[in-house]
Amino acid sequence: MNMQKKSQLPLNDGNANKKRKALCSKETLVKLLRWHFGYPDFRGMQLDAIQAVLSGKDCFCLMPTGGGKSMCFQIPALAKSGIVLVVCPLIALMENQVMALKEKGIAAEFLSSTKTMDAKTKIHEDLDSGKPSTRLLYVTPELIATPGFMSKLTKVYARGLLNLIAIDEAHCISSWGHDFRPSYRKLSSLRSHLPDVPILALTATAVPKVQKDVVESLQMENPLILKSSFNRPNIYYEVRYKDLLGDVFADLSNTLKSLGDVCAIVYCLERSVCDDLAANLSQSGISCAAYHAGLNNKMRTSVLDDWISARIKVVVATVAFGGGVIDQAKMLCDRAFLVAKGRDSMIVQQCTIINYIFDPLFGIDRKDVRIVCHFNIPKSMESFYQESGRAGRDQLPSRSLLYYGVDDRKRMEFILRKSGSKKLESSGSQEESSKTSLIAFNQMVEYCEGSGCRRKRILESFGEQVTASLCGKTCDACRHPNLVARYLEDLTTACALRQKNGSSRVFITRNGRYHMQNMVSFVTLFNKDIRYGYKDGTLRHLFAQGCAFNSTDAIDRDQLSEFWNRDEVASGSEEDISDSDGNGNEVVNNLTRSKLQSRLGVNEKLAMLQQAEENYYRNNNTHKQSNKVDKNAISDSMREASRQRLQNALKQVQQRLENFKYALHLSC
Ligand SMILES: Nc1ncnc2c1ncn2[C@@H]1O[C@H](COP(=O)(O)OP(=O)(O)OP(=O)(O)O)[C@@H](O)[C@H]1O
Repeated sequence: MNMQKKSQLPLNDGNANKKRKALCSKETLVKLLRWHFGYPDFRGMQLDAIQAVLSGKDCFCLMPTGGGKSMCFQIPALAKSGIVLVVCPLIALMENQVMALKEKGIAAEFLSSTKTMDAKTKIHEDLDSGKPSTRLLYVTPELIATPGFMSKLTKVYARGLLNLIAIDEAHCISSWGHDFRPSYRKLSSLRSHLPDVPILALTATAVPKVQKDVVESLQMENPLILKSSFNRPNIYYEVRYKDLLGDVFADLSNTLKSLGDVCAIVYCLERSVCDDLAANLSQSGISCAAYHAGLNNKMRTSVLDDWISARIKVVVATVAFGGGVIDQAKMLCDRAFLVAKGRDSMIVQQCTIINYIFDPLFGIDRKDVRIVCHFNIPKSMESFYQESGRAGRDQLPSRSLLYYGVDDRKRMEFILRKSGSKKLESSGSQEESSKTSLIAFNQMVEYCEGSGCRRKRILESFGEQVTASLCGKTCDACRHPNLVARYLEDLTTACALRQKNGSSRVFITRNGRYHMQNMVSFVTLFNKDIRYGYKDGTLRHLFAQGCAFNSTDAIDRDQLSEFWNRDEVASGSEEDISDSDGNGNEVVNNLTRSKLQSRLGVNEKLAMLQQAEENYYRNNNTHKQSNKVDKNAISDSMREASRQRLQNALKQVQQRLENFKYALHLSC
């Protein structure tokens, strides 16, 4: 490891009481900051937190993502001889931080099961010595709960060598925190065993209940409460409405392209969408890869590695919602692998296990992410804030773009209700848990469906009072209020129409194609299905998902029927290509058969598509001659779009095959 040896600043000699005042002076602390970290000055409330704990006070410190929380305990560790104990939720994170500190010549260690017996013995010997060289000792809450380690700490404390206990990601203590971790609760014993040691609780979770819970659980005494604003002035917030966009994928792709060669993250809810998006973006010429727990270890590590080192620009990640233990373990392997490879400078020093569940990219310190896109609505404002907060950690102008769809909203509500009912089995508090999640989610829906300032909504959800001028037109609602108001009106109309027309999706473009008098306009949507848009704003599906394109998945009729609007079929709408003369169904049947029996080439599938289309027009032609030119135009664009779609799908399959070969090769 590249250990950069740096001498200590001669600031202390162990007589802390005498020198306390001097140690707490801004001048001294800034000197330490510059000497060890090379930063010119403290950020936000760092100095207040550092001075509080150095003067023996408890402190609760709320700072946004990337705010520089670690510095609040790292500087105190350098200001005084003795030990600062850091409680950290994740071994990989501890490794990360310790490695970064060691590279700066700072004596930091961590204790975990991953250490060899020899290494552990050395650390314990150092702790037992009257003058330990270790300045920062990172441990997990589980270790603190063991009687053996607590008795060791008590001895260090008795010798007056324990200066501070820092609880990183302190919201894990609270069941109101989005990533509650039961073992954190046991930290309540710290105060009774080590009564005079100041406690510093650090978190980026701003829910007031969490703060109260943390302060009470840790038995903090009259703590200094420091709350930084959660405002991220360098991020421009925007929402786009899937139900009003003709082709969400094209919109995303064009947006990314328009930004040029910049680093980006796209979050989505499901692995399959993640894979599809990544494949399609790649085909559109965007340097991009998928990242989720469904990939094997080496693939994921290699994707992360490529992204961190800027070999790929865009990473499409799942928010791994509901990811199981195995998923988390896989993610942790990646992190350990990267840490082992010594990519420390590129990896952030902090992360929580639960954030792997919600945000697999949490802890990856790419400061220059210029845009974070949410392809699906996140489950809460907190998640959204964390994820969108990956943008612009270098403080330069960046963007958060959320694609909101009514279907997505319904799906998320369903998931949250489901996860509530799962918790019932274990905790008996289904209703409570489900309600809390749904309330939290509702804030997110309001963020999307509300017309007011987005920034204000984010900050108010964290309990911040916000002036009207704060945003300064750095969100779409403030910059283009009329446009956003019109979208929201359109969305309401679209929803009403959908309700009226059963399950049909409504297609309304921003340029008003919804009002076109053409009977049929063709649209392709990203999600592997082809749909016809109608003058009444409804869409009918011609092909079921995967039926025409995916040559590997088995498909059955039930799966197909999910993508047809049965009500419309029953009503026998004369405009329904799927129903009017059976051609639509016939095509589907043919394609399904062809899928099961033999794999047709693109040209044959296109021929079928065209045949169905021509039959449709022939049968409905008599009274619509006047529209012929329009229809021909539509027909051409339809053919072209279908051709494109099929070719893309084939490429996608090829890419998957390549991926599979690569995975096979690696596992061999
Ligand atoms: N005073 C400072 N001046 C400049 N950079 C700083 C300062 N303090 C911390 N930083 C840098 O800011 C980055 C974020 O710091 P840190 O990882 O401690 O943030 P955090 O609040 O823990 O964020 P997260 O919750 O996302 O992990 C780090 O690269 C750190 O070195």
